[in-house]
Amino acid sequence: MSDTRNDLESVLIVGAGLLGTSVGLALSSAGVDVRLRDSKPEMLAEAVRRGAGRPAEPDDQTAQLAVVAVPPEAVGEVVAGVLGRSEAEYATDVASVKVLPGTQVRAHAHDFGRYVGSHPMAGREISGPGAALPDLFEGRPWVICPDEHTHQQAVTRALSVARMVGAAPVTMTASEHDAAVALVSHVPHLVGVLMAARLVDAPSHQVRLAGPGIADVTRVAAGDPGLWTEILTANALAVRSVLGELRDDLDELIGVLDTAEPAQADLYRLMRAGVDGRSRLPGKHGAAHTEFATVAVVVDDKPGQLARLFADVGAAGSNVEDVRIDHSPGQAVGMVEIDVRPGVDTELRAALTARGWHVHA
Ligand SMILES: NC(=O)C1=CN([C@@H]2O[C@H](COP(=O)(O)OP(=O)(O)OC[C@H]3O[C@@H](n4cnc5c(N)ncnc54)[C@H](O)[C@@H]3O)[C@@H](O)[C@H]2O)C=CC1
Ligand SMILES: O=C(O)C(=O)Cc1ccc(O)cc1
Repeated sequence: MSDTRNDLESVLIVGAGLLGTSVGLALSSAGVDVRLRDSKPEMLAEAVRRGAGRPAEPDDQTAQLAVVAVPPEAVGEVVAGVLGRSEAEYATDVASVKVLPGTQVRAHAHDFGRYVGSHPMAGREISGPGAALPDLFEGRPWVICPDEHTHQQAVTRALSVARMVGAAPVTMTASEHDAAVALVSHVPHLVGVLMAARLVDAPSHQVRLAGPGIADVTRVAAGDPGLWTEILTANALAVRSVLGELRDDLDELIGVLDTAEPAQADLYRLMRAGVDGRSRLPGKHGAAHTEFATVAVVVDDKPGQLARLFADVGAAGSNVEDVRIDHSPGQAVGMVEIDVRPGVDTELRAALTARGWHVHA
């Protein structure tokens, strides 16, 4: 057994959906013996077909760690079962809330010190093994929440999984975690949902005008409503607290707009707070947020165009920091926005124009 090393040799993953299969793909490619289990045979079969591991067998030796990737309310029972049957020496879970699973594990498992809660801050709006990505966790924070009962070895093994899938481990208490994700994940999800729900009954001549702005703001609203109902129920208090502050902001904004002549200084202050708040978001690989310069290129909607564009960007010696593609409704062209370091954009614009691209000024 490799207790003195960081790397794991055997992992049992329970719940072969988006998260479980993504962990399985990353660990399998690192040479770990990954055993998979799911209550739905078709999910298990798809995860195995994608190369995330092999089906767990009753006569498997005890795994070094179980990674439980089932919906939050199911975590306690599953962890207790896995530890109780000695299917794994230690267990962690990946649920989006941490107080609830910890409470449930303590209620169900007599040796709950072998469990440590964790949460990779990476996901997608689509579920299931088909949506899994081996690099989903690359550069993302992976929160680990030990308490006074947690065995050090449980923490060490959870840290190993996080590192082996390319994530950056962060340690905090379960309550600190739940308060943090209320602000950076759960309320943003609700804001996206509420905004998207405004579209349900909107007349189509309005919806037809929608562009990347509303698409960005509502992206997360496509997430699994059942999973999010569980997440929000489990984190109701912390979410309620952020929502109360947001309601105060909305009331203030409405108050400003309600006046016969809205005070521009008040509106400016609110907009400015948005710019300041956004600049606090971590940038690429968790580094400080950087303002990039954007080069917008019109691209014909036909095969090979993007490959040619990126080859030309590379030939111009520019490193692409980020990229967005926007398709114009009803037109056979798209707009590719390429983010580069400030200062590089002028040269890149000139180089692409010289190679025949239609570049926005
Ligand atoms: N979707 C996301 O973006 C993120 C989700 N998470 C957390 O990861 C966990 C899994 O979420 P997803 O992978 O998105 O869901 P998913 O729906 O893609 O996968 C969950 C899988 O668990 C299986 N399952 C459910 N109960 C089970 C049980 N008792 N025993 C065995 N298998 C069972 C389901 O059949 C399904 O295949 C959740 O706790 C969620 O909060 C964490 C980070 C991001
Ligand atoms: O897409 C995003 O920005 C997310 O925030 C995805 C996400 C969803 C749920 C989680 O528990 C963690 C991450």
